[in-house]
Amino acid sequence: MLTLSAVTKRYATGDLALNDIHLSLPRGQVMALIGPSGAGKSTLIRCVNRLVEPSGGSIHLEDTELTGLSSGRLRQARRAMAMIFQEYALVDRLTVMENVLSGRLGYVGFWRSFLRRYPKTDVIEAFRLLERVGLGHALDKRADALSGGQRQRVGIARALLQDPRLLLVDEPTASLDPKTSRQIMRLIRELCAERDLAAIINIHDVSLARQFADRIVGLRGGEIVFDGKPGELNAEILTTIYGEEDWSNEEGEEDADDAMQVTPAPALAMGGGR
Ligand SMILES: Nc1ncnc2c1ncn2[C@@H]1O[C@H](COP(=O)(O)OP(=O)(O)OP(=O)(O)O)[C@@H](O)[C@H]1O
Repeated sequence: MLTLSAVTKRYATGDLALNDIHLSLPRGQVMALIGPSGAGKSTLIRCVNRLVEPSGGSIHLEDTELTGLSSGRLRQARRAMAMIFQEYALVDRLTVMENVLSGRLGYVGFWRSFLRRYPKTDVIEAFRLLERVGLGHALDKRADALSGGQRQRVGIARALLQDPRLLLVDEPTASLDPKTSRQIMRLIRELCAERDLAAIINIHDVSLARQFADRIVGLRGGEIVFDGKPGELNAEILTTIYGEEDWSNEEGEEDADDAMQVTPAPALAMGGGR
């Protein structure tokens, strides 16, 4: 559903952040993007939604070639690609519900969202999603009254309200404790399975990547140096990606049960799924 062909990015500073990236992501696949600082992970996911303009190559989302789109058509294409951020990117003074509804901005237009006049169907779906991510009790709380894990759940619900086909996830657990990090990764994983969503997750934590992704891509110096299954990651490959280190704590079997467990969405009285 997503195909990158010969994508390069050279910043104005001269840094070659991506060099000849070829990558194809099928529907429903959860891909973790790992690699050392400066490898190009953030640049890659931002090239997909063109928050960063690629310098060369092409990117297709299903039948749409993204790199050549005008700003109007790009806005439309971006509806299909939702982003989840490390620092959540919530509006602190707004409620949980209002933050989630802002996920419909690309559909309802600026004035309607500014006046908070969202269609009833959007509000009902926002309720359903907040229930699903475990925040049904916190709709009216201000975003700045939430814990980090709760804030990320709001970010996830907002992304899903956009009704995307692809999730672009930038270090979703970087500010979270180990237990909350696992809960958030598990939630993203479950939601992708429930909705047949593809995801690219930029993540530093190799064991989380190993545990919750279907596929791992390792970047180094702007190039793909590994593309395979989590179980294939061994000390030699980790050395290729990150350089020499004692990798004995990072090796071992992934916890397949944990990674694959999918909880069905709670049935809600308010209506059918999307
Ligand atoms: N806005 C920018 N202007 C110039 N160079 C940039 C810019 N953003 C990133 N770079 C450079 O591009 C390269 C890749 O950076 P990028 O942030 O994509 O890496 P990363 O793998 O996401 O790193 P990290 O894990 O630290 O976030 C680095 O050399 C970085 O210095």
